[in-house]
Amino acid sequence: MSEDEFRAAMAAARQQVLSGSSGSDEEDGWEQADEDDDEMRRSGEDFWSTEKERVYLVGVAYKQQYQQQQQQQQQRRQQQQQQQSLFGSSSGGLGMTASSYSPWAAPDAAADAGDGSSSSRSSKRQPQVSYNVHESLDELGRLAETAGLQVVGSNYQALEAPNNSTYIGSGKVAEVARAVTALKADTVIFDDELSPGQLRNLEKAFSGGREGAQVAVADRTALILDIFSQRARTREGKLQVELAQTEYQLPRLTRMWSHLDRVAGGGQVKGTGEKQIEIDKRLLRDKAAALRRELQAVRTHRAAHRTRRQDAPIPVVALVGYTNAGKSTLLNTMTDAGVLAEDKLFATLDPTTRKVRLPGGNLEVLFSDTVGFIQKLPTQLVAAFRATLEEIASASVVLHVLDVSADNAPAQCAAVLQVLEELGVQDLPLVTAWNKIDACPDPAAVAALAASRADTVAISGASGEGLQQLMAAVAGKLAESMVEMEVLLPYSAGALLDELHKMGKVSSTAYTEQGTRLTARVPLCLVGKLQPYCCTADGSSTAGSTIGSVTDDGDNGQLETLSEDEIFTDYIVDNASLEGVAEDGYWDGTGSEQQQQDAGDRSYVPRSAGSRAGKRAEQRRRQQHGSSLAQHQLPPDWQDLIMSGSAAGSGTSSPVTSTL
Ligand SMILES: Nc1nc2c(ncn2[C@@H]2O[C@H](COP(=O)(O)OP(=O)(O)OP(=O)(O)O)[C@@H](O)[C@H]2O)c(=O)[nH]1
Ligand SMILES: [Mg+2]
Repeated sequence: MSEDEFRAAMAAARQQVLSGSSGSDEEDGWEQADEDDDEMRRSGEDFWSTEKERVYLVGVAYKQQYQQQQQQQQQRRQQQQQQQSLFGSSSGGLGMTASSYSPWAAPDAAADAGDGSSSSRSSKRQPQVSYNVHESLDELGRLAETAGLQVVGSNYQALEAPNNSTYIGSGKVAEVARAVTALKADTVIFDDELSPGQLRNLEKAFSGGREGAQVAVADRTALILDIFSQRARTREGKLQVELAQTEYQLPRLTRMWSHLDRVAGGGQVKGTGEKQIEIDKRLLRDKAAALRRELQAVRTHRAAHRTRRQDAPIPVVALVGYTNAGKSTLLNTMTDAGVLAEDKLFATLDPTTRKVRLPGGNLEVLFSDTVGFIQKLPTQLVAAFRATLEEIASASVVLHVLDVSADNAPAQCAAVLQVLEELGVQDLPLVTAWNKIDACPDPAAVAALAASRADTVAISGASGEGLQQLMAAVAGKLAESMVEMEVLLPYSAGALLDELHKMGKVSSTAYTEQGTRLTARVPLCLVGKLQPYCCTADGSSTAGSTIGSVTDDGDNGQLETLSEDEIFTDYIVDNASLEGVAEDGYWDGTGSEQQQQDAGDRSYVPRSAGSRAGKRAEQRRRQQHGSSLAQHQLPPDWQDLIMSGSAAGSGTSSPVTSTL
């Protein structure tokens, strides 16, 4: 048997385990070891010639009752966590903390245990679209491969609730232990976060109850943290991931040290001496504090080297989406950005920004590629996402790239929309790009369905198909979010006048003694710059005071007065000393490829992004423009729709929207 044949046999065996298990809802049925499967596993024993660490995956499909309890606990936990900040003052930025995104941390409730659902981001406003246990395990396998591990098998159990001491039931533990021995697995990875006690008990069980476990046990969180630590490129990114890992390790120290007694005098003189675990916890806490300090220093240093890009504020379009949806490929096709795009989860970690000229005008925008989202994203990683989160919150338009060729596209879509909601950016103007239509069975049907939905464009980021329509949709959204201003520009401000013509839509121009008086709709990023030249109805300047003539057209023509602090103004760019970087912070065509990459990698941060008042005002203002997230949701029966081709004839009253 060749290695390929063996892999195929293993895949078949795995499939058999999964499909065989899914046929029954009876607890006893799940507890039974499947002799045939063990036989299949043993058949490949001659082929252990790889150096990669061998991992075995275990998932759980929760049943109804547990889901409801989880939801209640989740709500309670969220309320508690809103009052605490895991990362203390280092969170800064938008005032968002890890705990603000706590829903990412816990195993999500499943919609329907009957279909083996393992998780979902359930919300009253959203359909119950979830990852089932098979999809979740497949994804865990892809994560393992991304981390450089070799998946040798998987298994799952349907449970009402996880077992407190071993997560899965004792019968299933024994079954997994047999498979682990047969497959010579080094590590067992669970698809949810395990408690320290569960980790310890499972390691013992899989290593024949011996201390000093030879079979390691890990969970999804540890795996994702490991991938991030392998892939983080910038100093800030590395520090953030290290901090997240430290926070993850802290409560799990008991696992490593429970067998040790007191050190130095411990145990002999009662009440004196410090338990080893206490020492280690203190060391880890000190390490976390040092990491926070270092992070702060890196950020302060970076801030000190920034130059405000006063001369060319540019609207930002934030590319968001599930990991592997094709965000980087799309950016590369649009801009020759040269961003790493590969068929791996979390290929991109550090934000990359590139300039794009939209069609039908001179408007230039910055497209910002970001780290992908994933279901059950660990809380600890929110810190690592911070730079990206800031990019999204300060964007003029959010562009959601969705892989519609994926079997679980509805679940991916739901996961991303849920994260956007958790980030509080649901009111930003949103355009959805249904990507990879070339890989769909019936691309024409998918394109027709996209055309019937608001703010949705079907594209292939790889081939470039649909990109013109996508750019037009983005330009349309930007135009919708513009605000109307009346300004009196002195003749000396010719450059600003040019910019206004370039980026805004001028509706009236009059030449006066003091300068050019214009009424125009301008993008948000230009508002702050024009603010000193705002004029009131009688023509007097409002410079230095509130912005009396910024009209929020989202309020149906009502005049909204915003303080200077409440307005998102210009963008700031790191002024790293790079060869080949022009004055305005862009690559000027010289320098190495890496320098070109670095020039584009520097992040743009809205000056008043930290202002809560500014954020509130921004949300108020954008509320009218923003798309309802529910409109962008895919229905659970998406695959049937596109496979049957019925989508093409669905017209404006598509079956998709009617199911929402
Ligand atoms: N068939 C097809 N494949 C695509 C398309 N766009 C991207 N891909 C493939 O999808 C995989 C992931 O693409 P990326 O651009 O790296 O995805 P990403 O969203 O940036 O992923 P992360 O950085 O991991 O979050 C790659 O193998 C791409 O070649 C498309 O339009 N059609
Ligand atoms: Mg990417």
